[in-house]
Amino acid sequence: MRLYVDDEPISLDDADVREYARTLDMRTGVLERRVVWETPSGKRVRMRDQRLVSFEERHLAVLRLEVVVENANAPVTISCQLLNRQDGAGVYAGSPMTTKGAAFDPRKAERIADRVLEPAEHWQDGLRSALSYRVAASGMTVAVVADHIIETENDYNVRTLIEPDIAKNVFRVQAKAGVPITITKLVSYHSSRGVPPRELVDRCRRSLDRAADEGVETVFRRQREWLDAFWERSDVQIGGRDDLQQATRWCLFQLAQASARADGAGVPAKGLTGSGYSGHYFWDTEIYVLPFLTYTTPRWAYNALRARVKMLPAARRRAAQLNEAGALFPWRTINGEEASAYYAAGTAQYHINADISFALGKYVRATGDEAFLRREGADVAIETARLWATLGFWRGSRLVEQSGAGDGLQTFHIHGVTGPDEYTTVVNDNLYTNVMARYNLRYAAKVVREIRDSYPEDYAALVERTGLGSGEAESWERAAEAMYIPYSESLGIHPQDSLFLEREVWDLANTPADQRPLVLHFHPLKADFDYYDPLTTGDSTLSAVVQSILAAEVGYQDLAQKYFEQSLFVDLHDLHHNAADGVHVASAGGVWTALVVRDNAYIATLEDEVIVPLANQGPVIPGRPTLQEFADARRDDGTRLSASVPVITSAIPVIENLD
Ligand SMILES: OC[C@H]1O[C@H](O[C@H]2O[C@H](CO)[C@@H](O)[C@H](O)[C@H]2O)[C@H](O)[C@@H](O)[C@@H]1O
Repeated sequence: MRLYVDDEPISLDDADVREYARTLDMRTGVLERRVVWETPSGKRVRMRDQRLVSFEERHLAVLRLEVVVENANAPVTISCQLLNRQDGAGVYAGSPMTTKGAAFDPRKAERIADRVLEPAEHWQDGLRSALSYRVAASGMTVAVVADHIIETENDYNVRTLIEPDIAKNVFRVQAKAGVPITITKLVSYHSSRGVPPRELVDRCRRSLDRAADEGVETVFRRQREWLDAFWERSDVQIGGRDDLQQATRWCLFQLAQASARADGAGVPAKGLTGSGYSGHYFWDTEIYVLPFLTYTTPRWAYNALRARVKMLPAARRRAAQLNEAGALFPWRTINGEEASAYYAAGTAQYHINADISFALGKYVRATGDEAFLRREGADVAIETARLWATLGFWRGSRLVEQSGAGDGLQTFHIHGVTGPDEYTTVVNDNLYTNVMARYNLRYAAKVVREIRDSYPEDYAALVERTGLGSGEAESWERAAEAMYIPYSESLGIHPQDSLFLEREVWDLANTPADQRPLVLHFHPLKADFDYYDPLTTGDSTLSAVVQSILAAEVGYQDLAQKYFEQSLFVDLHDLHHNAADGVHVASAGGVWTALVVRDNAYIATLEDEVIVPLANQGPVIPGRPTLQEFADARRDDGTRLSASVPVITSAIPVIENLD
């Protein structure tokens, strides 16, 4: 919605702005801007615009602009537009192509030179405009329809324009001093993998008709009610530090925006806030976001997991392409097909399989939704376990003979993978991958056994769907028990992979005695933390939250605070200088995890108290364990749980095999 007074546009870059405030109200779900602008001829224009993207009506957005020229009569024009910025020409086009020679940044969405959206139906009917398209490459379809409502006692007329890439509803108002003008624009979007554009236009019309019947105020009221309920079950209250409190709520709000209406799709790394990573989903969803969803709104976690279930056919094809059994989920994707351009920092991150099974296990454990597991979740656990069984291999090992692990003769290894450290690609026996694969194998075996023993009909259906063979589950358990977990006796740490310590020599001679990693006086992970923390670049915003949790766990409160605040403010303070590409959703999820992790000693040092409703209000779902009760529970794969929430590290006792 563009505003002109005396045919001059308001351009905030050089306008004489006397008052300005932009507010995101996280209780009402409305973004509001208030501006007082003085035109070169001295006319004082007060404007307030509001934007709401409905949580409840997935296809609806409302924009409202109120304008009043306070001290004079003036011609005021408000031009409401729908623009195809991707393909539209001239002044309406989107941002220019990246300048030649600029370094390629895989986090930014690339701009496509050819036409992307082929126009389909477009029309104007009174103050209602419609544009629709078919995506040239994929055949997907999209439609947008907008309604416009004007309220004013001033005289006005309306001009409209409709073309394939633009629709305009232009309100020309003879504004009298002090007489307000309010324009409300209701917009509906629908998209599909292939439904004809005309059908989508009809869906948009229905969404708008319903909003018109109920009234715009109802849309605003419902948004508020929806958020009241969200905060009731999700808020974390921090006493004594308003800055931390506000930023925490901002993170939780981002998580809601990214996940609440993802419905059958995944949760993109940037949510819906920017074009960074082209809308792709990664392990961010399962490891960083699902803990929050599982414990606050299990339905959203379920939806995200179902999105993975729907990707199983593509994941099976991908595994077959790579000559492996089972399924391999894509490292980055939208529709289930692998979208990584670079194998080493993409597909080679096989750990995505285990990340998904891990999140599935946590979800079922916390919610008790075992019916989902039997209906379709088990297929994910089974197919991912199968991949590890063929990707990995058995090898003789003296170490294991001594420790008595496995069958006493051999260890199970996984070679040629990339772990979460994407700077050290395609390695052998990556610690994170092996630990997570071990979980995946055990969990799949446990699920199969439980269904086999207690639900014979479901078991028969599962065998039918997956071709599960007798003895398969037992073979996974054997591989899990013999999983090779890299460990350096001399340093007392877990090397990141089998050759990691050969990359750099530890300068023991110049390391003060109390800082030697061998000194394992405190926490079993302290030596690991001491070793890895200085080596961690923190280039990824996924790092700081994990470092914060671990620092607190091993006793470094200052570091815990530093890393926590880095995560909390990564976007609000634009600490990575790329907030314009979109919000770091995984970091926002990690902030919640850091706050609720049991006995987070740093959090405990905050002035007053941290209140996590879930922890204090009793079971999320009657009969299921609370966050606190998870503390001394046993893990899904039968071993002991060391922390209350499913964070990457503390929930997995990585040294378990060496005890
Ligand atoms: O920055 C370039 C790299 O971006 C991806 O990795 C990082 O972002 C992902 C999405 O948030 C996250 O899942 C991953 O852990 C981060 O390291 C991508 O996977 C890389 O291929 C790419 O080089």
